[in-house]
Amino acid sequence: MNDPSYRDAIFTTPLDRVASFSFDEQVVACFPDMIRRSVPGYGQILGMLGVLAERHLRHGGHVYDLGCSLGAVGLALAGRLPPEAFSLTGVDLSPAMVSQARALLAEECPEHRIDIVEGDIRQVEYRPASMIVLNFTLQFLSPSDRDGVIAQLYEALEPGGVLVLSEKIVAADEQENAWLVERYHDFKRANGYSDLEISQKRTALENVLIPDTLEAHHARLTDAGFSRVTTWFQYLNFASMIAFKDA
Ligand SMILES: C[S@@+](CC[C@H](N)C(=O)[O-])C[C@H]1O[C@@H](n2cnc3c(N)ncnc32)[C@H](O)[C@@H]1O
Ligand SMILES: O=C(O)C(=O)C[C@]1(C(=O)O)C=C[C@@H](O)C=C1
Repeated sequence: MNDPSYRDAIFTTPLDRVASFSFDEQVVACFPDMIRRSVPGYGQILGMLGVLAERHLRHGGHVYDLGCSLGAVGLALAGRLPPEAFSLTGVDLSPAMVSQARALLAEECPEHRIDIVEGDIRQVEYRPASMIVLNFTLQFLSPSDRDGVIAQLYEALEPGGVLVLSEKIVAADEQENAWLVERYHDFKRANGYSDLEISQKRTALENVLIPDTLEAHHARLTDAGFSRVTTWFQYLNFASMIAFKDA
């Protein structure tokens, strides 16, 4: 079983060559600690996803959690809503994530109807859904695939459905962006990461995590057909948006 107290020490020692970041066994083993110390507002976003589901999810509706990692979104929803309120499919490409997520969810919320599927979110045949969550996943897709995925998700959503999209973002203004990135590195330092860890992780994420601007996200969602898009959360260079499909 994955031990949530396992500390992320992946980039603590100097590496001759920093390999590209991937969601392998090593990352899975320390993922809860890594994401909590690396994503400003991660816990608050998860907490609010339950509240958003209470408000916007049709009773008994289906939810997709795309790029579900260890199933944190499903766990957050199960913490607020009873089993009859929703069913959920989590999808993730990483076999190591999928097997840990299944074990964790079976232990934590066996009554809830949550399935974890190993697969690529670009290739899923989506069934109608009332709520779709992309919590820090779109950023890992090649930029040329992003419009297509969002268009697919718009089609899958029932009228009145919502898409929640959380992402690391980049600011179009160079000075603003530099300030946000510097303060983000301060945030990581305050959470116990060393300069070496911060710089090696940055190298590992190059060309793997490619952030868009908030404006690009809004434009993509609007172009796909969403009638309204609201940025409901931002903490430094991390943000979460909710997009509404007309009823
Ligand atoms: C930062 S993690 C997501 C965190 C998670 N949503 C949470 O809230 O804890 C990104 C996840 O997306 C998955 N992923 C990346 N590309 C994917 C794809 N094309 N299809 C499915 N999953 C993908 C990775 O394996 C990884 O587990
Ligand atoms: O550590 C960073 O620099 C990040 O961008 C954080 C981030 C993310 O945003 O997804 C990157 C990889 C890990 O999945 C956890 C968090």
